[in-house]
Amino acid sequence: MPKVVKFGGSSLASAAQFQKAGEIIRSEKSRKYVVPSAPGKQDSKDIKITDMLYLCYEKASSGRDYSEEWTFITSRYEEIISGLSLTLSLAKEFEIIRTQFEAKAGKQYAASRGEYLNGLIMAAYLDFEFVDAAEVIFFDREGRLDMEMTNTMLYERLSVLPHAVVPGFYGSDPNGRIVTFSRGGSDITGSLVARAVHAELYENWTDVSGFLVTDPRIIKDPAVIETITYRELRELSYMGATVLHEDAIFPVRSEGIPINIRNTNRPQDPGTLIVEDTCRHPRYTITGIAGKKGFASVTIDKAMMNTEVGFCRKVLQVFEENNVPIEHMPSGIDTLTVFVHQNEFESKEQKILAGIHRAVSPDFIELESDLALIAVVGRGMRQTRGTSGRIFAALSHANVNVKMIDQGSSELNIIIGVRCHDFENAIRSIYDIFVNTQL
Ligand SMILES: Nc1ncnc2c1ncn2[C@@H]1O[C@H](COP(=O)(O)OP(=O)(O)O)[C@@H](O)[C@H]1O
Ligand SMILES: N[C@@H](CC(=O)OP(=O)(O)O)C(=O)O
Repeated sequence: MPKVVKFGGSSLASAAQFQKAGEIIRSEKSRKYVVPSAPGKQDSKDIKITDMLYLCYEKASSGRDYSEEWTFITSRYEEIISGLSLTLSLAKEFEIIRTQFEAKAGKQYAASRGEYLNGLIMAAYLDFEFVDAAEVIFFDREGRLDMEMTNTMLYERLSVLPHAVVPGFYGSDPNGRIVTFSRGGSDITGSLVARAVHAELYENWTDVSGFLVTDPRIIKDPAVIETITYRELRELSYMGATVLHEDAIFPVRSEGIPINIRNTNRPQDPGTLIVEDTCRHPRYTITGIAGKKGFASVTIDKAMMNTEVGFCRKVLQVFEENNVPIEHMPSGIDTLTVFVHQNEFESKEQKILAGIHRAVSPDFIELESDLALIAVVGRGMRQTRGTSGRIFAALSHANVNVKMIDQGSSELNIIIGVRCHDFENAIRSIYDIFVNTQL
């Protein structure tokens, strides 16, 4: 059975990175289907080609001078081509793209060209067939992925090819217009390809040696998670662990295909295996910690609210009518708190407050902003008593004021609300108690 290998932007940012990817692909015959991203950052000060394409398109489509951005983009591809000593010329493609930019072909078309061009280079470098994602990945008129049509077309095209490169991140709609996934979406393409070809494994090659217990930008060299379940990963991805796009899990999950996160710069490392379920005990009580900033809370206080039938529904209806999604909703006897994304709530807050007053006549409502949510996730928590107690102890020791704690009914995760300015400190203290001291 074949393997599908997706290489992230950091793995394909230069000719040297392409060479590492090439060696990895050639070292195993089963690595038959390759999904490349657009060139990413070569160092922390660099700019991703995708970001530059958005910028370039904005200028080109509004009639401004875009030569600086254009040169940045084209010279990056030319450097890669000459660094790999390929005879390939992208001159024709560049000309088409330039014309399309000026003809206002759309932001999504613009962004997709990063993967398209990198795919052409990868196919030439490996001598694999190039399959344009616009011909095999389909979206409906509303921009939603058409999973069945995509699966059928991918299977039809790929099953007859010994090797192929399918660029990540985009597809097309019924009018033939290019549609992209949300940022980081090449991971989804990889997952769709893996599902369609019945891959034995979906390898996702990046710049870290697997899924780490927490964000390496907060903790230096965090421990690597050896094995994680799809459910645990989903919780962590949703809460901001960006290594894999949250929607990349569904296609492979439905086929029971494991995902292996690997490091292009350290191919000798085994990385993280993401599986349906496992008997293996996790190394620590918790599997991972992730979090996001930018939340606001609405606390509704009313004596005896718990006896009022329909109270929660009426409150939730106000948010629904204002089209504001709800993130969490912990409740007490006389209080109910609703967590929302601050940017989705701010412009509608007064309307929502008035709506809640009308709907449930609360004693008072309190708003708080600049909050962060942290998810502590782990299948091992179910068997271990006192996990929340340890989290509380760690946070109080670190002087972090806990605004909310909510244990999911699956006992797979505990969500903690803190102030934004306590976010990093809170993550460090939880990591410390479970991983460093292993109390
Ligand atoms: N829990 C985590 N484990 C690993 N990496 C994480 C985690 N949380 C955040 N990251 C960040 O995700 C990055 C990898 O994702 P991404 O930048 O999308 O890679 P790629 O360009 O290969 O697709 C890492 O470099 C790291 O900074
Ligand atoms: N290039 C796109 C899609 C993608 O998945 O990229 P990466 O694999 O580098 O996260 C982006 O930057 O969003």
